[in-house]
Amino acid sequence: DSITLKYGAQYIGKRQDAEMKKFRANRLGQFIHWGLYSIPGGEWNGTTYLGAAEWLANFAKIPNATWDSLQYQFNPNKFNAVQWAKMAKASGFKYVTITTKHHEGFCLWPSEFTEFDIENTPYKKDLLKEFVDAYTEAGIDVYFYYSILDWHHKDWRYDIKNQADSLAFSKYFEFAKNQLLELQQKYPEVKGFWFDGTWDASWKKNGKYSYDIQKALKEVNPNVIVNSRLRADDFGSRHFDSNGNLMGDYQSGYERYLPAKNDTLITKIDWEACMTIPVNQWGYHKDWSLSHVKSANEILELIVKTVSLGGNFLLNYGPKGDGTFRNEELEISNSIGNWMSKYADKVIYYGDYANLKPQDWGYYVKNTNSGKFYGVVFNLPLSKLLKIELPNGKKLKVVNFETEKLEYHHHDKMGYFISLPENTPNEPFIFEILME
Ligand SMILES: C[C@@H]1N[C@@H](c2cn(-c3ccccc3)nn2)[C@H](O)[C@@H]1O
Repeated sequence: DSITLKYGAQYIGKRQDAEMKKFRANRLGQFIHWGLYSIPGGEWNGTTYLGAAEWLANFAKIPNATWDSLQYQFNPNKFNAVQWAKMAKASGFKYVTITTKHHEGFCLWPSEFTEFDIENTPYKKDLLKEFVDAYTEAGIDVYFYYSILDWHHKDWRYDIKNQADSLAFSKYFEFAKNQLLELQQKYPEVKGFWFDGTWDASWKKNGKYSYDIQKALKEVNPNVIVNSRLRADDFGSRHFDSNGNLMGDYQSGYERYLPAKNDTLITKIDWEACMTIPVNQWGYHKDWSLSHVKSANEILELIVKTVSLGGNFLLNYGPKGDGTFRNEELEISNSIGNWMSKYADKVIYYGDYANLKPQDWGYYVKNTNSGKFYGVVFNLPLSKLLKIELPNGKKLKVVNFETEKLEYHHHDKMGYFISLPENTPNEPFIFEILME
C-alpha cells in the first residue's frame, strides 16, 4: 500500500491533452547551451580544461567576480535567430530547448529580478525574444531550460544546515519562482520547462518548493510541460516519488545515455533523452579533438533507438560566444536533415514502441499516426537476411522496401528471414512490415 505524499506525483499515466500529444509526436528536439561559458570555450589563462565547458568556472576555480565580468564581453554580433531557426527546421527538429539560465546564473533575457542578465551586456537587446519569435515563426515549439542550481545568487545554498540557510534558500526559491513566472509572462509561446541542477541536498529537502513551482507554472498555463528532473517529493526522492510514481510530465533522467534496447518499463511512460555530440560538452568548447565526436550515423542510431522505446530525443548544440555554430555541428545538422527529409515522417514523428522482439540489425518503430510498423536497419547482417520474430497469432504478410516487396521465408520456430535487395543504400534505411 502506498505512502501518503503531499509533494509526490500529481497524476498517474500518460497525459492525453493536445499539448502533450504534440510533445510526444515531435520526438526530435534541438538543445541549445548558450551563456557566458560560451566565450572562454573551456580555456582559462592559457589552460584548456577537459571537463564540460559550461562547468569551467567550477573546474578552474574562478572567483564569481572574475567570472561574472564576462558579462561585459557578451556581444554575439553574429547571432541571427532566423538563420538558427532555419537550420533547425532543415535538420528536422520539431522543438527546441534553450538555456535561459545555466548554473552560472546569467540570464539570456532582461529579468527584473537580477542585473546579471542580457540587458547589462554590450548586446543589450532581448535576445530570448528574438530567439522565441524566430523559432515560433519557423513552426518549432519552444521550451526553456532553467537551472535551479545558481552559482551567482547570494541566497543559493547547497544544503540547509541551520535557520539562516533555510531563510536564505526560501529567498532563493522566491527569486527562482518569480523568474519562471516572468518567463511565462514575457514569452507566452513557451510550451514547457526543462529543469536542471536539482541534485543538491537543499533542493531534495524542499519537495514543497519543486511542487510549488510545478503548480505555479500550471496555474498560468494548465498544459505547460515540466520535466521530472524538477521534482523531489516529501522524502527527497527525485524523478519518481517514494511510491515509484513519475513526477512531472515526462522522465528526464537519460542524460548522455539511453535505456537498454529490451527495457520495456521505459516504454510505459513519457521520457526524453538528451545527448551531446562529443562525449561530454554542452557549452561551446574550443577543442573537440579531446574526446570522441559522434558521427551522423551514430547520432541517427541514438535517435531511432530512443523513438523505438517511445522516447523523445534532444540533440545538443553549443554555439560560440559570437552566435555562430562550429563546423562539426553544421555538418551534423546537414547530414541529419538529409536523412530526416526521407524517413522522419515514417519512423520519427509520431514514432513509438512497436512491441516486437528486438533484433540485432536495428530497431522497430510503430507510427501512431498511420498505424504502420517499420524496421530501421543500422547493422547489415553479412548473411544478407533480416530476422523478424512475431508474437504468437501474428503472421508476416508483406515487407516493403521502398516500392519493392521483399522475399521472405518462414522457419516456424525461428521466425521469418527477409532477403535483402541487392543494392541496399549505404545509409540507415527502413522497410515497412505488414502483419495479419
Ligand atoms: C543537461 C546537462 N546537465 C548539466 C550537468 C550537471 N552535471 C553534474 C555534474 C556534477 C555533479 C552532478 C551533476 N552534469 N551535467 C550540464 O551542464 C548540462 O546542462
